[in-house]
Amino acid sequence: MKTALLSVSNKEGIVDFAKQLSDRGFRILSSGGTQRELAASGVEVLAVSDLTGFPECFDGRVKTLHPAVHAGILAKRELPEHMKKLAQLGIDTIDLVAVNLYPFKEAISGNGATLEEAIENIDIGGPAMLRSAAKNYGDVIALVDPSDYTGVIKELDAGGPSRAFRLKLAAKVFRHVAHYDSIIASHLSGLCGESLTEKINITIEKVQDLRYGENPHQRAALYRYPLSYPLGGYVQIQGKELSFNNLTDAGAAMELLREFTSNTALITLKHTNPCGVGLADTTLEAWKKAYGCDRVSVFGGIVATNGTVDSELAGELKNVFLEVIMAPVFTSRALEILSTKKNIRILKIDPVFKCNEYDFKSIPGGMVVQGRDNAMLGEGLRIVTAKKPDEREMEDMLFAWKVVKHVKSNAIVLARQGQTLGIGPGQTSRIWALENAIRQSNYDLKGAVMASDGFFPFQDCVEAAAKAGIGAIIQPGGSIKDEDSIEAADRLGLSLVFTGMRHFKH
Ligand SMILES: NC(=O)c1ncn([C@@H]2O[C@H](COP(=O)(O)O)[C@@H](O)[C@H]2O)c1NC=O
Repeated sequence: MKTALLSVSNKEGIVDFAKQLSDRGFRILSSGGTQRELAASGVEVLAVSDLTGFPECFDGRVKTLHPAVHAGILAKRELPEHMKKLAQLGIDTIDLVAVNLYPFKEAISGNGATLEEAIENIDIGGPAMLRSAAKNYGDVIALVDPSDYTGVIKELDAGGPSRAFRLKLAAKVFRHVAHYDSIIASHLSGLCGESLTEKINITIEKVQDLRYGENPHQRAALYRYPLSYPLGGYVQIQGKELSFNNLTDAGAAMELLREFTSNTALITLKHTNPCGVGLADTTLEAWKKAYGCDRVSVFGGIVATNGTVDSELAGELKNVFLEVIMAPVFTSRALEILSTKKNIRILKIDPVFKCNEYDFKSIPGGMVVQGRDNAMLGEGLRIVTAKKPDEREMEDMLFAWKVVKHVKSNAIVLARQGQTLGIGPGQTSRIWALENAIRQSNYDLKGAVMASDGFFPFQDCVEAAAKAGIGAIIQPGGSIKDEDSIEAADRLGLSLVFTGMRHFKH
């Protein structure tokens, strides 16, 4: 007679599964709570403690951790010496193991759990049984996911499960146990305040498959960290399924939006670079500012705001070809207007979301890992020219500085009165970034300010800025040629502010 060992925290579907196994000639063996549940539902079931003659103890810390259990699972059926030993020990084989684990992730979600509670939710016996069964997948069916019960019954009825099927179940078990342990490792490391440890266990859960990746020939899927939601959690109200590129752009938009906590901000964005940013009293005015900065690149791009998309704004947005519109609030009239553009993806977002602690970048054969660039300007601001910026220029520079942080390097942002006037993203030379920003601008730049994500090694950027009419520049400083830039700014009557902090984004 075959034996199935069932030991589950999530008891969903277990009674039915046990009955189906019984009907197919399995003897059912279970740990305390599962045994009681099955017995109460009329399933003939033997308690593990009766099999082992060892009581469950230490508040369930020891239930199934017994050689009689693990020998029954791990003995290789095709090896006569294993089977002989098993018989000598008076132990029966265990041929199916269905286990799901203590809900550790649920216990720590919401930051409610004490360390003690978290620790008691670390399952020991369950992973041990699963690992034993999955290691001996040739002889034992290892099941960790209740959604696989039906498939296994079907396979049994068809004379299986085949070796290939068992191997798949075994691989799933090891993925699950590794994921489970990774969550524990991250949680405990976090409690110890440890970061950039000798090993980092990144574990992610699939949210959905994506149609394709950056290009149609690349397979792709969306994943999430165990206690997070992509984009901080969003609700898609309308439109086609989000693509890989939509998601990366939306992520970039969310990160930039996070900079503006005390203003109504609207961002247009494409290929992870902002095309325009506007701050204003209303989202409509903010849109006019952002769109005014660049009416070309936004084609097929994203609009994101931390304010309300109302009917007036929706009326403007519907005339532009956009892929995604993101906002925390859409009025019902705005949604009605936008519903005429069926393909636009509309996302309700929470602009005050918590960002992941680390920034991971894939390189061939590894990753570079860094803390997020969460730094804001502090005490480090230094005015280094004879001419001091006035209050308005200072405010504009701080705005431009927030934006330039989110533009790919080399990055230049020109701005005035809560509006970007020109953005030069992703150039291999800083002067080209500036020239692009000036050339692309739709405005007279007289009195505008400029932000640069890195310092100036030459005088050329200061000279080009002065020629365009720019009055004040904010940049990190720190070049061995800083004196040259200061000299040029003094000579040309500009004010220059050093932040002492750079914001490369590659
Ligand atoms: N300690 C043990 O020997 C042990 N054996 C199985 N478990 C877990 O106990 C749970 C089932 O317990 P019960 O059948 O008592 O409701 C399962 O999540 C299973 O993974 C154990 N619990 C924790 O490690």
